[in-house]
Amino acid sequence: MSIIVKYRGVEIERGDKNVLKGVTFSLSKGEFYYLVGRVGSGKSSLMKTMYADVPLYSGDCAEIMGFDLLSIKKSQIPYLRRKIGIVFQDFQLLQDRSVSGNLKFVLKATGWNNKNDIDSRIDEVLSMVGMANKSYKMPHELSGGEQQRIVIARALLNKPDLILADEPTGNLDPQTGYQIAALLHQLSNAGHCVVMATHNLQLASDFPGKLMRCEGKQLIVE
Ligand SMILES: Nc1ncnc2c1ncn2[C@@H]1O[C@H](COP(=O)(O)OP(=O)(O)OP(=O)(O)O)[C@@H](O)[C@H]1O
Repeated sequence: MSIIVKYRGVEIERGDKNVLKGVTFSLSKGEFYYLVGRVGSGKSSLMKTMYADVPLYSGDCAEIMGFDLLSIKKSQIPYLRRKIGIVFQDFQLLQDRSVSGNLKFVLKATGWNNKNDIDSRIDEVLSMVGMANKSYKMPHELSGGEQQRIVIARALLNKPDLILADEPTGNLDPQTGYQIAALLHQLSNAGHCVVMATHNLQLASDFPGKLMRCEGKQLIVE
C-alpha cells in the first residue's frame, strides 16, 4: 500500500496557540479515514496543514505527495493543492454560474484549455457522483445533497490522490449525509485516499475506515 502523507512529531499552531502536539500518522492510497474529536479539538487545523493553509514550523517530518510541508515555498503551494481534492461543509459553489460553469472555472484555472478535454472530464466527474444530467443547472436549483455532490465532482477534476472532506455531511439531513458518506467511501475503494472529519460516529459503523481522534492536544490513531 502506498503512503502519500507522513507526519512525525509535528506541532500544529494557530497564531500563538498550540493546537496539536507531536502529531504522528501516515495516510495510504485506497484507505478511508475518519477524523473525529470535539469542537475546537484541531480537526480542521490538521487538514489545513495538509494543503499548506496553516503553515508548519516544527516537527521531524511532514511530507505529502513529494512536498515537504516544513519547507514548502509559496510558489509550490498551488501545485500541491492540485493533488488534493477539498470538500467543505458549506458548499461554496459559485452561485452566478451553472454546474458545468463551476467545473469549467476550476479546470481553466488549473491549466486545462482544450474544449473537448474539458467537456469530457466534466461529463466523467458528474457521472462519478451520479449527477450526469445536471450540468446545465444553477446551484440554487439543486438540493443541499446535490450541491455537495457537485462539490465532490469539483474536487475530483484533477484526479487527486488525496480527498480531504471537512464535515461534508454537516449541513445535510441524515439520509442525504449518509449518501454523501457512501459516495466518499466508494472513492476510497476506487483508490483515492479519503479523510473525512465528522461528528457523526454512526457513519463509522456503516462504512469501515480507520479512526483518527483529536483529543487533549494529541492525535490518537486507532
Ligand atoms: N484562524 C485562527 N486563528 C487562531 N486560532 C484559531 C483559528 N482557527 C481555529 N483556531 C483555534 O484552533 C483550535 C482548533 O480549531 P479547529 O477549527 O481546528 O477545530 P475543529 O476540531 O476542526 O473544530 P470543529 O469541530 O468546530 O470544526 C480552536 O481552539 C480554535 O479556536
